[in-house]
Amino acid sequence: MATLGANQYGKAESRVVRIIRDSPHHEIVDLNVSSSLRGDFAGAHIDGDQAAVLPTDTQKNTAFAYAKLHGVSSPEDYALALARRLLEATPAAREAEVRVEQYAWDRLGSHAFLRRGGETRTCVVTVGRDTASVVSGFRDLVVMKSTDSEFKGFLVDEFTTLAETDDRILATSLVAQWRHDGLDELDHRSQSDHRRDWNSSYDDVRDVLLSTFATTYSRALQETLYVMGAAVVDTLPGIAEISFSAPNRHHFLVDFSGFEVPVENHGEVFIAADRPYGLIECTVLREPPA
Ligand SMILES: O=c1[nH]c(=O)c2[nH]c(=O)[nH]c2[nH]1
Repeated sequence: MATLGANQYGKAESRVVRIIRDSPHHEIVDLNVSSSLRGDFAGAHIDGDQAAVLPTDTQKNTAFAYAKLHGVSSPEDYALALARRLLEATPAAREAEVRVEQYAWDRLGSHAFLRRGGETRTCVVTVGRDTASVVSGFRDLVVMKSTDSEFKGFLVDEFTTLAETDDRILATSLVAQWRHDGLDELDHRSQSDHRRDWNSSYDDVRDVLLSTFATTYSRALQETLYVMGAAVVDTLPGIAEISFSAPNRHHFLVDFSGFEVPVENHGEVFIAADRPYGLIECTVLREPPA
């Protein structure tokens, strides 16, 4: 006869983003939270009886609510508070386990951040008998603005449900590739290009992109990419064009309105969705194409 062995259940990988915005100098906490309850849940497995089961949906809601109600001074402190709450709310549970992964962000400005870990630098060079082309770039440069981003005035049809917003999180994992010009024949023939410091050039492009992202109000990711690209081709003479591929990493304000206890959410707790995502791509050129 079949017997139920070890079992547990919970909600895995709630992407909890907490913005502390008491001053213009925002702080962000970015977590991946998983909870599991272990105890006497045989009824759910064997009899289809859910009476002892605190839904995983409730566990997820609690993870988001506690980011506001308890706060996240550290992942450990937050996880302890959440685990205690889940245990208290579920009499059949013997123990609650909460796992937290925290993503670190470095500050770019008062409300702009760069995910720590760093991008991957890339290049593609093509050398012909008389020509050489160099395309430099990176992928996975993850940036976020916690305010100074809106999206409104868009085309609406009978399937549109998106609400206009004056204040949202803007985040992307940027892929950029830029083409160098002025690689003249002399450089090509001499087999080396002593006048170019490719490492400084890379740092210059990266610095211009990040500072422009941090300081420019965004009316759409499309506009932000264009302004970032324009800053590169307008200020760095060796760069003829730059192309971007930017997934819009959507952050949705968590709706706490259905709770029995009132919990306010003034742009403080977001769910970071991984898919689907908007994908915004564009090229910015110094000169109009010939
Ligand atoms: O910056 C944005 N551009 C869009 O085209 C778009 N579409 C959407 O749903 N959200 C956004 N955000």
